[in-house]
Amino acid sequence: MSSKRPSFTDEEALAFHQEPTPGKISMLPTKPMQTQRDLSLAYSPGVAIPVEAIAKDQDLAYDYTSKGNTVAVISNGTAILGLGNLGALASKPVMEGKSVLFKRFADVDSFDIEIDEEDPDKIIECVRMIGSTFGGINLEDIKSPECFQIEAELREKLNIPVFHDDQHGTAIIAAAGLINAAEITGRNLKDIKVAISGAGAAGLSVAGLIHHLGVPKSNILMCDRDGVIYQGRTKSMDQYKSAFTVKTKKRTLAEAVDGADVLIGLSVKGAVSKDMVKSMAKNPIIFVMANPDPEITPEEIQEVRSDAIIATGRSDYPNQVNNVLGFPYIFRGALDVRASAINEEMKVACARALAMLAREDVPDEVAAAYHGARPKFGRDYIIPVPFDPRLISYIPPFVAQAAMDTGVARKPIEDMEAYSNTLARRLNPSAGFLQRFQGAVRREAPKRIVFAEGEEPAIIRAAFAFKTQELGHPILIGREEQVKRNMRLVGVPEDELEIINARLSDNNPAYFDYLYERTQRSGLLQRDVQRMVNNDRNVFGACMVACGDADGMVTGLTRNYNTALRDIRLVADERRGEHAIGMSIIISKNGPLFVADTSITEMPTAEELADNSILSAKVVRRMGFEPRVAFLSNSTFGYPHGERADVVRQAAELMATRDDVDFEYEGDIAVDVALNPNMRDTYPFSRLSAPANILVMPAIHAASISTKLAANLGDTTVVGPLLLGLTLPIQIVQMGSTVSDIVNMATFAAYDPHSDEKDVRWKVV
Ligand SMILES: NC(=O)C1=CN([C@@H]2O[C@H](COP(=O)(O)OP(=O)(O)OC[C@H]3O[C@@H](n4cnc5c(N)ncnc54)[C@H](OP(=O)(O)O)[C@@H]3O)[C@@H](O)[C@H]2O)C=CC1
Ligand SMILES: CC(=O)C(=O)O
Ligand SMILES: [Mg+2]
Repeated sequence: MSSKRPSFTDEEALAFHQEPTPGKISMLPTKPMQTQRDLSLAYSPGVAIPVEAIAKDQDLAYDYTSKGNTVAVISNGTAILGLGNLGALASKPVMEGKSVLFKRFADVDSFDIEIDEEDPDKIIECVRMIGSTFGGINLEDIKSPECFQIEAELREKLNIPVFHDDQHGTAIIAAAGLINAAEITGRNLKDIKVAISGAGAAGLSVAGLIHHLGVPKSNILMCDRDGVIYQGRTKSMDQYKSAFTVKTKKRTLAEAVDGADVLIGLSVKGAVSKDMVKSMAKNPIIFVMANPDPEITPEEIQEVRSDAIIATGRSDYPNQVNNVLGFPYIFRGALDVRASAINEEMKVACARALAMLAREDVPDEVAAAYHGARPKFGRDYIIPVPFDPRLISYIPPFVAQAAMDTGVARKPIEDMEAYSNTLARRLNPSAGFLQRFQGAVRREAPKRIVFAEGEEPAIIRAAFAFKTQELGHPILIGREEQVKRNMRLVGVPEDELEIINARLSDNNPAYFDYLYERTQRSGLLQRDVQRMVNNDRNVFGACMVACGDADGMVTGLTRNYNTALRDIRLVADERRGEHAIGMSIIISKNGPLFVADTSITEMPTAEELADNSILSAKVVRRMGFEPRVAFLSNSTFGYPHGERADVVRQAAELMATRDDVDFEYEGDIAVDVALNPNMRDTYPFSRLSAPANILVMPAIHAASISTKLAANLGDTTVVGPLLLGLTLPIQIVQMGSTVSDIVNMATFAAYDPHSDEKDVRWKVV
C-alpha cells in the first residue's frame, strides 16, 4: 500500500469551488425553449394540461415532470462529515458535492436543500411539505439521535424512498468491505469480534446491517464518547444505543478493541491509538472511516502492524469505504422501479453486489485510479473504486430486483438485461477520458516536464498539481527569487518544486552547441543563438528536452500560439513523413471527437489534408479509439461545388493511393452527415460504419471557429489543441488557460502521443 498521498493546498480547494463559476452544480433545461410555441407548451397555456392530469392522478407526475429522476439532498448541518455541527449553510459544499456525485455516477438529477433548524419535528414537517416534489430524499449529515426520528417519521409520511445516507449508505459499503475482508482473512461473519468507535448515525446503522448479515449482537461492542455501551449503562444513552447494549466488563474503546478481529471507526480523527491497533487479533480488519481525517492514519497503523487490512473513507488511500459507492446506485435502482421505499432487502442486495463486483477483473479506469497498478481482489482491493464504470450497470439491477421481490416497486422492470444495457449508456462516456490518460502516464516511470513560464502563478499551481497527482516531475523555468515569491503567494511550499534559471544553468554550452548546429545555415549568428538560450525560456526549455535533460515541455500561457510555436520550431523538427498539426479533442456526452488541424496550417492542400487524417488516425488509435475520419466540407458528396470543397474531395480521393490507410474515412462530407447515425439511410453507399470521430477540417478558420464554439456553448470540454507531428513532446496551451487546462496539456506532454510503446495499454471498455 502506498503511503504517499496526493495533496492540494487550501487555496486550490477554494479555487476549485470558486472558479469558473461558484459552486459545483447548475441546471440544464431538457426541452428547447426557442420559440413562441415552446413557450406556450412549456408554460401557460400548455402547462395546464399536465397540471390537470396530475391533479386527477398523482402518479402522472412521474410522466410529466422531472420528479422521477430527482433526488433532494437535505441537511441541517449538525454532523458535517466528522467536522461536527457547523450549521446549515456551511454544509452546502458537502450537499452540492453529493448532488454532483448523484449526477456524475448515476445520472440522477439532484439538488441540495439546507434547513436552518435543529428541532426534528420542524424538519420533519418541512421535508414532508416539499417531499412530493422529488422521486427520493437523501438525508445527509444530520446528527444522531435526531436523524433516526427524522428518517423514521418521514418514511411513514412520504411514499417515496427516504434514505439517511450516513446510516444506510455507510452501512452498505462497510458491510460489502467486511464481507470481502472476512473472505480474504478466512473468517466467518458469525465468529468475528467487532469493535465500533462511534455510536451515531453511521456506527449504529453499520452495527445493524452487519448483525443482519450474521454477526451476533454479543460480538459487537459499540463505543461512544463515554466508552463501551454495556448492559446497565445509563449515562448518555438513548433508545437507539440501547438496542446494542452488550453484557461485558469492558468499559473503554481500548478494552473493546483488545483482541478484536475488526475495528470500525465512525467517530472522529484521533479516536484510535497505535496501542489499540497493536492489541488486535492476527490479520486485523481496520476500517477507519471518519472524514476528512480517519481515526488513525494508515501510515500509523502500518508502523505497528504489517498484517492489517486497512480501509478509510478517503479517495487517496486504497480501499475507500465511502458511501459514494452506494447512494448513487441504490437510488438509481429505486427510482427506476418507482420504489415507495428503500428497504433492508434492497440494502443487502446492494452490499452483496458491491462485494461481488470487487472480485471481478478490473477495467482500465480502475487501474488509473490505483495510479497504474492493476488491482486484484485482495488486501488492498476489497471494494470497487468510485471511478469503476461498471458500477452503474452492475449495482442498480440488484437493487431494483430486490424492490420488485419485496413488493415496493410500483413500476417493475420486465427485462433486466435490457435495463442493465440502458444503464451503461446513461454514464457520460467521456467522463473517464482524462482520467485514463492520467492512468497511462502514471504507469510509466515519472517524466520530467518543463514548465517554461515558471514564474507565472497559474503555472506554479499547475506544476504543483502535476506533481501531487503523481503525473511526473515538474521543472519550473524562471528566476528563483521571483518563482519563490509567487509560490508563497499561491500557497505552494517553497521546496516542493525544482526551479532552473536559464541564465545560470551549467548546461547552456551544450544547448548552445545543439542550437547553433541546427541554425547556423539559416542566418542566425552565434551571439543570437547564445542570447536565445539565455533569454528565451521556450528555446531553453525545448533545448532541455532535445538534449535529454527533460522528457517534455508545456508553454504558451503568456505568449500567443504562433510565437511559442516559432520558438519551439527552432529546436524541434517535424517527424519524418509528417508535418505538425494541432488536434483538439471535444469531449461531450457522445464521446470524444478529435478535430484537426486546429492550429497550424491555414489553408492545407489536398495532400496535407490526407496527411493530417493519417497522423490523426494513428494518434487516436494509440489513444484507444478506432478511428473513423470525415473530411469535412460545406458540401456532401460533391454538392454544392466550391473551391475548398473540391480540395477536400481531392484529399479523400488521394487516400486510395496511400499505403498506410487502415481505417474508415469519408468525404467530402458535411458535419451533420458525418455525425448523424442515420446518415446511412440517405447515403447507403457511405464508407463510414458509424459516426465519424476524427473531423479533418477544410481550413484552420473553420477548425478554430468550430472548436471554440463548442467550448463556449456549454456541456462540452475542449482539450488542446495537442501539438502533433514534432520530434519533441512539447505542448502549447492557449493564452489564459486554467490550471487544469495546463495540467492536462502537461499530462499529454508526458504521455507523448507519438511514443509507440503506449498504444495497447489502454483500450476503451
Ligand atoms: N466513510 C463514510 O462513508 C462515512 C463516514 N462517516 C464518518 O463517521 C463519523 C460519524 O458520522 P455520523 O455517525 O454521521 O455522526 P454522529 O454525530 O451521528 O455520530 C458521531 C458519533 O461519534 C462519537 N464520537 C464523537 N467523538 C468521539 C470520540 N472522541 N471518541 C469516540 N467517539 C466519539 C459520538 O459519540 P456520542 O454519541 O457520545 O456523542 C457519536 O456516537 C464522521 O467522521 C463521518 O465523517 C459518516 C458517514 C459515512
Ligand atoms: C461520507 C459521508 O457521508 C460523511 O463522511 O459524512
Ligand atoms: Mg455524510
